[in-house]
Amino acid sequence: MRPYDAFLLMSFGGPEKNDDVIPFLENVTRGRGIPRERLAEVGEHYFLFDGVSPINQQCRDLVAAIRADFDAHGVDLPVYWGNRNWDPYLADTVRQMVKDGVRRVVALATSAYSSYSSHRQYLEDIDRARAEVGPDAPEIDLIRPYFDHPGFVDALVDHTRAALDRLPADLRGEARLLYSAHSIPMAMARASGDPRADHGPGGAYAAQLAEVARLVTERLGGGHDYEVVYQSRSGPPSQPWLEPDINDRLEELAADGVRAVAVVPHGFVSDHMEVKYDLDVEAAQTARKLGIHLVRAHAPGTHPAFVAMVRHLVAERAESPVPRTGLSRLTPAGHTCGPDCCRIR
Ligand SMILES: CC1=C(CCC(=O)O)c2cc3nc(cc4[nH]c(cc5[nH]c(cc1n2)c(C)c5CCC(=O)O)c(CCC(=O)O)c4C)C(CCC(=O)O)=C3C
Ligand SMILES: [Fe+2]
Repeated sequence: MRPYDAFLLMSFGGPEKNDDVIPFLENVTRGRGIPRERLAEVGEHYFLFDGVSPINQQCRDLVAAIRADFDAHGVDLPVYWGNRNWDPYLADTVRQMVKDGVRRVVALATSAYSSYSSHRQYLEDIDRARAEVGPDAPEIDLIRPYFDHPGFVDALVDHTRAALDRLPADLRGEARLLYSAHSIPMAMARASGDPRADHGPGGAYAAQLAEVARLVTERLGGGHDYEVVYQSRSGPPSQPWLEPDINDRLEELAADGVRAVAVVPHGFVSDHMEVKYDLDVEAAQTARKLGIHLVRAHAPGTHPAFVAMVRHLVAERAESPVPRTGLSRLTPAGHTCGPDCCRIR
């Protein structure tokens, strides 16, 4: 796939044993002003699972699936993997690429939306890793936010249908769809995407999340009521973040007589810790207390449509800075960001 000679999967990283939990959290939150209590609390989420975040194994599975898909379609690119916050660190992967003679890399982040946390920070970490490795480091082109790609949307549609099938038959038709994404500070949300576009108070991030919720719900048929909710808020209470929180919303929905909910983690790419704890433990407990039947759809993970999307986006990125395959009504996110895109001012 010219002009590239390697593919890179770039992810968040996570600990895989108890002793790694605190050093991992220190890496994630360095210089970010997260209260100590929040860190201790999040540490407990990981300890509940013996310090093992599912995200690294999910990346290994995705790497294997991408390799198999590339092989099956004659895409002759080696597949590398590097993380922002834990081993294998991106800089180590870039060092390995230098040893292997790699010159030009096309990269996909395990994050589908525009915002500082979900896009700009990946670009910054690429720059940092390349600077650390030095002048021999390959060029690395990051693929655009791909929220509106049919491969991402179709994977969510399939997984949501499977989740609805797990509800009691008599409640399925009336189930409310709650599309859940990571909350971010309002200032970060407002600054997400291209600063010249007006995406409303939640910026491109919230607009893209709303668009994917609409696209998935439409494709399901069935006329389900749906809305976007947020999870995993951190930071001081004085700072505004995107709302409503999923647990608060469940309380209100129960009061309104809603009896069944399907949660779709459309803000995420795999069922990592933010999904396993904040949804499967915390939101599930809230729903149980309220007498709501809650099922949770899987994130895209290694769904074949999502894996094939990676190959299509590699080709798209190789050919042009302009994305061509997108379902949304929004201005598509370009492959190359302006200097102010997703930058908090
Ligand atoms: C938008 C977004 C995504 C989705 C896009 C993407 O996937 O990239 C995401 C993913 C993830 N977030 C993760 C973990 C954490 N995020 C934290 C903190 C924060 N996340 C933020 C945003 C996001 N986060 C923000 C604005 C903060 C506040 C601090 C800051 O401004 O940076 C903290 C610190 C403790 C806390 O504050 O909760 C942890 C431990 C893991 C790994 C899970 C695992 O181990 O399986 C994953 C995939
Ligand atoms: Fe996060």
